[in-house]
Amino acid sequence: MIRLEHVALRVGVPDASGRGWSTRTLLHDLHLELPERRVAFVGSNGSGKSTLLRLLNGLATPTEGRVCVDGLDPATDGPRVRRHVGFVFTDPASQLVMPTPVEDVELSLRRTHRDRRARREAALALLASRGLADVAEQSIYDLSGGERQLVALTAVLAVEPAVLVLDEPTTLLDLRNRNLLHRTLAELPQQTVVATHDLGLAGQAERVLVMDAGRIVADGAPTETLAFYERVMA
Ligand SMILES: Nc1ncnc2c1ncn2[C@@H]1O[C@H](COP(=O)(O)OP(=O)(O)OP(=O)(O)O)[C@@H](O)[C@H]1O
Repeated sequence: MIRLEHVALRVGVPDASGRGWSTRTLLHDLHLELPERRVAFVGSNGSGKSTLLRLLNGLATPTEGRVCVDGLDPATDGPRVRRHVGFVFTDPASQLVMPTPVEDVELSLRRTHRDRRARREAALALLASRGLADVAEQSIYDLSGGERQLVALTAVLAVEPAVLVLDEPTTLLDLRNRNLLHRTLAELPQQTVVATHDLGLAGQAERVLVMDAGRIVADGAPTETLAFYERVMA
């Protein structure tokens, strides 16, 4: 289970004069337990969704309070947390490091598949299972944004993380690939936590939390929270 215990996150920002610094609070005293398998965060631009997600695998550290993911503290258990929590970024280019999709997925499989040939076969099979067989050996730079996003997801899932965190995963996807991603996420066995402006994706969650200015302003079943979001925040 994911738990945030009175978590606050403050950063130093240049003040209006440009000569000094002031403190800005990005997250305010968040106290949450997230046992649900499908959790979604929605909220306006800059409301703090990505910042909150980044706490879950140690990419950001709270200035107050504590985060706990299945008993691990991302602030102190860095490497274990990063194996436990897979993170899919909005921009797949920031996480695809190898020249081709198959090599990127192979990189994820290096711990579980020592034999090179078996590793390549497994990587190709995983890509094929996501409809990416035809682009498996193509240059990463020649893929469309949507294809890159699906490759990034495949590479993260290849590590078999217990928790999958996705930051706006459908931004680059066309309708077909968006629907494919919705179906893919719905079928995953692991806990998924997503931040999204795609209300169709949020609607698939068991629990939706609405963020505003670093606070949770609504929390519950998707029908009520998304109705609140569209009524009050749009
Ligand atoms: N390291 C930082 N220093 C200063 N401000 C930051 C830092 N990181 C994030 N912010 C600010 O915190 C706010 C929340 O950012 P965040 O990326 O979490 O929002 P978001 O809800 O994910 O927005 P979007 O929907 O646009 O992706 C933004 O105003 C951003 O500029």
